[in-house]
Amino acid sequence: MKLLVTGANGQVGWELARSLMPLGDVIALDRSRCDLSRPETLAGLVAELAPDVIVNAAAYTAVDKAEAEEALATTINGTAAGELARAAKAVGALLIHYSTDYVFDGSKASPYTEDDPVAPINAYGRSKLAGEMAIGASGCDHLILRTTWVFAARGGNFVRTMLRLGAEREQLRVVADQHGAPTWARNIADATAQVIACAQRERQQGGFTSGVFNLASSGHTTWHGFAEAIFDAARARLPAVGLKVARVEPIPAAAYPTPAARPANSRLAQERLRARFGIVMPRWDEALCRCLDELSGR
Ligand SMILES: NC(=O)C1=CN([C@@H]2O[C@H](COP(=O)(O)OP(=O)(O)OC[C@H]3O[C@@H](n4cnc5c(N)ncnc54)[C@H](OP(=O)(O)O)[C@@H]3O)[C@@H](O)[C@H]2O)C=CC1
Ligand SMILES: Cc1cn([C@H]2C[C@H](O)[C@@H](COP(=O)(O)OP(=O)(O)O[C@H]3O[C@@H](C)C(=O)[C@@H](O)[C@H]3O)O2)c(=O)[nH]c1=O
Repeated sequence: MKLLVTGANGQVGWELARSLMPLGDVIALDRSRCDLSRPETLAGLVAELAPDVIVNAAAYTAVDKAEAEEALATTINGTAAGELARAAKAVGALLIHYSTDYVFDGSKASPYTEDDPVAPINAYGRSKLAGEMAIGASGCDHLILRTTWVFAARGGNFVRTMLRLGAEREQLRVVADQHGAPTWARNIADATAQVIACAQRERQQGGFTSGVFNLASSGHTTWHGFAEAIFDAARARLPAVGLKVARVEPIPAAAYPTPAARPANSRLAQERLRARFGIVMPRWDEALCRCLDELSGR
């Protein structure tokens, strides 16, 4: 099986290169070799490589910056995703694409299912929804995996931001009224490999259907709970970070103004993923400890 991965230097893309290896030949392309801001180049690239599976891990993910760059975010997350989907259809490839909890407005009191109405409240969320819709309209075989609050030992993410700030300051203020499931990029990549193996079997046997699936850690917390867990785990595992932080003050989102609004509820129900692919994701706090172990070189 030939697998094409975009966004090879991202949190998820980086992990995919390893997780997908047992499935076949992985061609992992970074932005310099596959640029989603130039959607018109994608059909030719895909035709030339003729992959069996395309995993699109490239995205514009700068949530606040997207408010001022919505056109660029929409080109990368919307138009280019649609072009990849049309290219996948042309070569008969399966497209795996990642989306986000930020397609929802966060007003629901319980976890979101895949069929709940979407209503993004920021530019990034709108751009990701545009991608979902373009893929759906393409008619290619596809699976859209909606994930949440991604972290990893490398790249830009909340864990690395907290470790940096926690080494600089004695007190931090962190939002305590936004709820979600921090999800380790490695767990996403491993689950993606399972999903692809199962989907390719289904395609060969004629039982495949395209669709949207939630894919996030088990359990949930708030950004404040996540920050406290990061510091607790880091004190035991990463003494070299030299944490100064003594108090993490829980604050409402209204007390932490940002250019982009974030949903209050980012929780995603996992039943559909379990029913179709038999996947139960690890708990977020266990995944955090494993990720920090990796950072510490354990
Ligand atoms: N991060 C998160 O918290 C969440 C992410 N997601 C989704 O999961 C997927 C993977 O995200 P994640 O790995 O966390 O994101 P990252 O921001 O870690 O990685 C995104 C990658 O996309 C690349 N990229 C950006 N612009 C372009 C472009 N024009 N052409 C090609 N590549 C580009 C970046 O390249 P470079 O390294 O050169 O900057 C980067 O390597 C995305 O679809 C994202 O929307 C969903 C929910 C949460
Ligand atoms: C740095 C910091 C952030 N915060 C808050 C702001 C915000 O509400 C929350 C998280 O902020 P971040 O900017 O790190 O996270 P953000 O970029 O919003 O993360 C999102 O990224 C995109 C790509 C997704 O798809 C989402 O699932 C989600 O992971 O933490 C504090 O309260 N205190 C702080 O010191």
